[in-house]
Amino acid sequence: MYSINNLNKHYSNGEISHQVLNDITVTIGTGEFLAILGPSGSGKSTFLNVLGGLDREFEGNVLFMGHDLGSYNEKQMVAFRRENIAFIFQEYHLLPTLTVYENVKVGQYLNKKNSSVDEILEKVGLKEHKHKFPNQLSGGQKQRVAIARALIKGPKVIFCDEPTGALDSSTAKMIMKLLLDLNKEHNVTVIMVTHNQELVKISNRYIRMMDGRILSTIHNKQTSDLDEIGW
Ligand SMILES: Nc1ncnc2c1ncn2[C@@H]1O[C@H](COP(=O)(O)OP(=O)(O)OP(=O)(O)O)[C@@H](O)[C@H]1O
Repeated sequence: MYSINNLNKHYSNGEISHQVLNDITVTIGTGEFLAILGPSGSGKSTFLNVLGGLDREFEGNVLFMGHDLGSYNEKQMVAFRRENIAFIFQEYHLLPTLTVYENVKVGQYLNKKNSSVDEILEKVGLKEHKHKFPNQLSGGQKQRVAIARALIKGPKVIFCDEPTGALDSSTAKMIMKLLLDLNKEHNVTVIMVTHNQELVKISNRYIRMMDGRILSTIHNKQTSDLDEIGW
């Protein structure tokens, strides 16, 4: 799905240049569940933003299904994101004045796919909450709305940046189960930044980053069940 070669990125502040991504070369397969770990400031979010087309300022090659993201202009990048990508963040980024149903419907407008909002809400277990507003929901319910809004686009890749960081352990497990099911049942590629070491056990592969570099890439020959991991 992704072929990344010699990806570099730096920020300049006057005379000082700060290398944030440092010669990253890696491939990511279709249908992978990939975890990315590393200390704060190691470049995880920046890496996600480049792959997801939110950040166009980089050097090197980032190929998505053979297409060079570096060659896209802003308009092509918007189309790329709409057709292929969904993001889920620790903060849910829901629109406060819209109901659950309407928040998910917004995702549908962004892409012309004809999925049913009700079906997606049923899938994430929110059907009976569809007329509520975000401030009437728990954190886990809000994250499920965010996932439903992502799903309705029918993305090929879901990027998750600490998707369960703000949730208690049992709610977090429910959210992870939803992401794992999507990955298995619909072959959606999931690329997830996390600080939770336990989550590497359920991932096909995990990457450790440090100072903008990939320190190690480990394949999980036998992934664990969600029920088997601690939190
Ligand atoms: N807009 C910016 N301008 C300058 N430096 C930036 C900018 N955005 C990020 N950085 C720097 O890039 C580095 C990598 O940041 P990034 O957010 O990718 O790290 P991270 O590994 O995701 O961290 P965390 O786990 O804390 O979210 C950090 O040193 C950060 O200060």
